[in-house]
Amino acid sequence: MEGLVYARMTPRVSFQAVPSLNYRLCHPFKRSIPATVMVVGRGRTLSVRPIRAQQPETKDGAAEKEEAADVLKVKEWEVGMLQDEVAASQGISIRRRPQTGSPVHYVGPFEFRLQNEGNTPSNILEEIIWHKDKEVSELKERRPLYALKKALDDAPPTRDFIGALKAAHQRTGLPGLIAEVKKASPSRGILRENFDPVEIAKGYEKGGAACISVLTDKKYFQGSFENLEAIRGAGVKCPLLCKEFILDAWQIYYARTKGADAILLIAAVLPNLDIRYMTKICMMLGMAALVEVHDEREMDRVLGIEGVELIGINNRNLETFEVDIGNTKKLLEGDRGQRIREKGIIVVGESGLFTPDDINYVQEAGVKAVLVGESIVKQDDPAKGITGLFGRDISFVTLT
Ligand SMILES: O=C(O)c1ccccc1NCC(=O)[C@H](O)[C@H](O)COP(=O)(O)O
Repeated sequence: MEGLVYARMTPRVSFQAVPSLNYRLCHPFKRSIPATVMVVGRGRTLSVRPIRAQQPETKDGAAEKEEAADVLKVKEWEVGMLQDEVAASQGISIRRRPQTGSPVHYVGPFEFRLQNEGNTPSNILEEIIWHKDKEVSELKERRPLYALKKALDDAPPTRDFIGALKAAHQRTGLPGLIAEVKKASPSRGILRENFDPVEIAKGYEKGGAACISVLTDKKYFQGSFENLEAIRGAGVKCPLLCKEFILDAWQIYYARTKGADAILLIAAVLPNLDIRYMTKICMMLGMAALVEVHDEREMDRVLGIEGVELIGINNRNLETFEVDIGNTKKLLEGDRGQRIREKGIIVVGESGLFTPDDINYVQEAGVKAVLVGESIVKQDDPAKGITGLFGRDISFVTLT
């Protein structure tokens, strides 16, 4: 049902909210507006309670600071809206951050809690992105890009991620394996209780993995950059993919300082220009970019972006968690497959691969590499897990 709420706004109100199509606040950022706040929309809850005393009218240092913070918020909001508009024009439905700010708003002595479409994520991927956006802003404040760039000099040298996949494929005649170090996931919960990332990575290397993917997100995957650093520091030679939700170039530099050789770029989240720009940064840093797609539209977008050398087809829909390995085949059929071959792009089949038949199926569809987590990380002996996945020991296989 449509809700219509009018509330009197007292002078010198600092507003955190932003307007959206569904939720309109008159002049949300202007302070000292003797205005009426109007909230219009569907299915939202509103609670009001007094929380603080009225602020004085005089413009002291604190008030000025607050005003400056408001101006910054307006700018951030404008940039965010512009990003979302560009993204939407490319069919990206994942919004970068809540359009109406946090559900909590302060109006004079009152706190409002407004739950609406603008501040409630529509699926798990959007929830992850909103969380990540905040996390990255805070990290950037603590360690700005110039400081990070200095730290690059101390980073371990990069290793050739794509080269390792190609070499493994040539050596075995099978898809090169990117084996994933993954403790938990939103769709599967905890995958492995006794989780020692270094031991698992060493097991993968012993079992014949070409590259290793390390989940670094803490909140949703129980991963960390410490894991990435520890694996690199332990002498594992396989090139490392930093499996993160990258939204900002800052994260690429950060991943490099922690020893990453490749990063993931998700087309469901990043507009074309971001992918292009971030791919260039990777090239500059000697890293690879695995650009992940899930449907035809994303594949077509990514095929139009210059500089993309590695495309991952995720068989998991990150919004619904549905897994279908037929997705890899579907996206490689016809003209698309042809264009990919002409461009010399390496395709990685990702998610939901458990058996030699699955590997065979995606290989026949045209992939030269696979990214596998659950089916091997769950095995007591990850090296044996790889043997089970391929139906033979790939650590020694060499084509004659
Ligand atoms: O796995 C999830 O639940 C998930 C949820 C939201 C975003 C990403 C998610 N997973 C990332 C992946 O796609 C997988 O970690 C990777 O492809 C390996 O998949 P699997 O072999 O099925 O573990």
